[in-house]
Amino acid sequence: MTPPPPGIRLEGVGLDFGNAPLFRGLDLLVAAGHMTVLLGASGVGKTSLLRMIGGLAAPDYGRITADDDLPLAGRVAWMGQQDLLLPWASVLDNVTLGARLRGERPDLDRARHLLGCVGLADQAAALPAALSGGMRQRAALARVLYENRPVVLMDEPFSALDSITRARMQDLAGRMLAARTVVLITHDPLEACRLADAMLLMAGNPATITSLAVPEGAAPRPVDAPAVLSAQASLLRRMMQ
Ligand SMILES: Nc1ncnc2c1ncn2[C@@H]1O[C@H](COP(=O)(O)OP(=O)(O)OP(=O)(O)O)[C@@H](O)[C@H]1O
Repeated sequence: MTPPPPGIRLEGVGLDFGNAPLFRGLDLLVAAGHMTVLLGASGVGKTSLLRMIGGLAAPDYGRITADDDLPLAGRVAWMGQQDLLLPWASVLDNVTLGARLRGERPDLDRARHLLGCVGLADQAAALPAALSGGMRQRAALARVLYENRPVVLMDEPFSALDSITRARMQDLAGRMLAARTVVLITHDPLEACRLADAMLLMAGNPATITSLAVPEGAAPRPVDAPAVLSAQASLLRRMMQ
């Protein structure tokens, strides 16, 4: 039986760049099996925090641990702002890259199925250079879904997509990542209101984190649900303050 995904504890987490603290003393529990959406102005420190949760950088202060007290390493899938597709490998080989690096036999049927889900069924043999920015981002999404990890960290995963494709990919990610521990950074209030089980706003210098109310209903919420639209408006107003 697959163990449940862990929550993630941040205790007294701080990071400095040069002499200036980016944030200090952050305490937070990222809920297990939920989609936590992290919002905040550009440069406030969202990516830096996500990198530390993913083990890509170490905090200067405090600690980040899984709430089941097992190591987080090996349980995290990462989708950064850059798609990090290998330029010399086909889209299909990029999706199965993790498996091949681990010396596993890639599950090509599953990879092709995921490429179909992100609308890239016909691009499996293409090289990344032949794809548009949005198609590359969808290939990166297929790769992160292929990894099938209990913890998924995504930094503006849909930023390059047109609004229709973005809504479709939000639905896909909301469905396929349900019951995993996900932290997703976005600048898009509608995306936050559609996908969040928990919503966090990072603001200030040094930055602090405030928990915001999420709209009623299970995610992914419909784009036109009245609760989503009114929460989106309030959130935008709040972010503009
Ligand atoms: N390696 C680094 N060395 C020095 N400063 C850095 C480094 N990485 C990030 N910073 C600075 O830390 C601050 C926060 O950067 P970060 O990328 O975490 O912000 P962000 O909230 O994710 O921004 P955005 O929404 O634009 O992606 C910025 O002022 C950035 O210049």
